[in-house]
Amino acid sequence: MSTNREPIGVIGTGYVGLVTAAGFAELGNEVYCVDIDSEKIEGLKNGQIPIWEPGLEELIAKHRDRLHFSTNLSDALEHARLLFVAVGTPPTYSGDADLSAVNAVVDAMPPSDQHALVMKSTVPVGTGETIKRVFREQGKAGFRYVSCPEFLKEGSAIKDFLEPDRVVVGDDGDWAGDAVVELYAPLGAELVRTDIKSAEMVKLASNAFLATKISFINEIANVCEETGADVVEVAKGMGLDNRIGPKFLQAGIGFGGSCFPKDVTALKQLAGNSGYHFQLLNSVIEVNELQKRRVIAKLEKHLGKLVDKKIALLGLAFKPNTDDMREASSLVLSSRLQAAGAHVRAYDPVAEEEARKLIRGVSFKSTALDAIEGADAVVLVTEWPEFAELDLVEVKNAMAGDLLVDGRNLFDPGQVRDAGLLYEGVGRASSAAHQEV
Ligand SMILES: NC(=O)c1ccc[n+]([C@@H]2O[C@H](COP(=O)([O-])OP(=O)(O)OC[C@H]3O[C@@H](n4cnc5c(N)ncnc54)[C@H](O)[C@@H]3O)[C@@H](O)[C@H]2O)c1
Ligand SMILES: O=c1ccn([C@@H]2O[C@H](COP(=O)(O)OP(=O)(O)O[C@H]3O[C@H](CO)[C@@H](O)[C@H](O)[C@H]3O)[C@@H](O)[C@H]2O)c(=O)[nH]1
Repeated sequence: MSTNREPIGVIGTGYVGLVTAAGFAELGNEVYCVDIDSEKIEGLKNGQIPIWEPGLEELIAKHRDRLHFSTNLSDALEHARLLFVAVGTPPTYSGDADLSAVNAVVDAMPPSDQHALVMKSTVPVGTGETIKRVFREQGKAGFRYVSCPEFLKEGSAIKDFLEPDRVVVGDDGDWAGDAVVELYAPLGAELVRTDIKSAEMVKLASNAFLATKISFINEIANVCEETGADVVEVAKGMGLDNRIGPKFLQAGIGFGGSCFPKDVTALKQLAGNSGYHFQLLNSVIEVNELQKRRVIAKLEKHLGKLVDKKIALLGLAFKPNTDDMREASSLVLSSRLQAAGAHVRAYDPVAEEEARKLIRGVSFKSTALDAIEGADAVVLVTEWPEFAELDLVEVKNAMAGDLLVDGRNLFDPGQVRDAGLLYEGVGRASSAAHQEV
């Protein structure tokens, strides 16, 4: 890669910060990473990666010489003119984005006409304008500002960084925007260079649209259950239309993660605060909440009251290939099951440590079969590839009961039934009442 690449700063070493840092190091940049979490920074200096993301540890190790970690902002300011901001923007109680970490970064900047903040964090439309005003009020009018939203997905974050569908740069047409465009140029991605507000909206609208697609297919799945159609077939038939596309049409037990739930709510709030009632997003959120709870009804349909029933959860993370438990469907499910009197045991290949921080009263097991042993029902929550490899006859023999609720439509219903199990998917022909008639 180019040896003539400028050093950059990255503020915040969570998912986005570390992937951005490792990604730019791969492109040849020196990267100065800053975080207020001194424990995290100490760990990173010793090669300890605080998140589980395929390929990240290796990439950071590969570029150890180019990656610098510090709790001191001045280290980044001294070496880099572009400071990528990747701090958290979690939801507040009202659902608005909490911008306190972003504001702390803005306040910590010194007056300068040689630096720019490059916003990777997902922020409400208008945040860039506000920050520029604050800079002016604080006597830092020379500080430049660029919006450069991040679209990576957890589990495939490195690939998403290095092979993005597009790079969006929202700026005022100054040196900072040019420098960001140049930084991303080697990736050869489609570039959308626009104004700051539009760039901010691209991010929120993209997440809201994808979440809408998921809630839509989940509602189609629910109607499939009533009518005897199979949502997997329906999604295939729909997805082959180029205008629709096959992605994000997997019906399941709802979307989770650190982004969709919070960003959909944040866009709804943003619209409301601006005087527009975003009706569609209310439904997207409500459908998602109800979708997680439909598992309980499916269990009750076969088991009756769940008091003292042993339920095994396979997978806890909000999706495979991550240990992220933020807004995972397993959180709602495990608490609803326990409220109904069930005994819950669970297994996840990597998320147990994170799950233990958030889930109480669940018995964590070290293999899928340990969790399944003696269970009245098994619920597939997260479609980790290893679950697709399970020997279904072995599963049946290990269970006390015979019900498999496939929350992600991972299994072939015919194979499950051939193993002597009862199958309940999401919107699958075999789970419809009609099948039994
Ligand atoms: N996680 C994703 O997949 C993803 C993808 C795209 C966009 N985003 C957005 O990117 C942002 C970051 O998300 P994340 O998941 O990486 O967050 P995270 O919570 O994993 O990490 C945030 C980091 O910022 C640090 N931090 C907080 N305040 C700071 C300060 N003042 N100075 C320096 N460091 C500070 C925290 O200690 C933490 O390490 C959010 O706005 C999120 O919506 C996330
Ligand atoms: O067809 C689908 C696709 C996804 N999901 C669920 O949707 C959630 C989110 O999945 P995914 O989008 O793959 O993961 P994230 O890492 O949360 O990535 C989303 O959120 C990021 C943060 O903003 C964005 O950068 C990404 O572009 C956007 O895909 C998960 O619970 C999935 O199980 C479904 O139920 N059905």
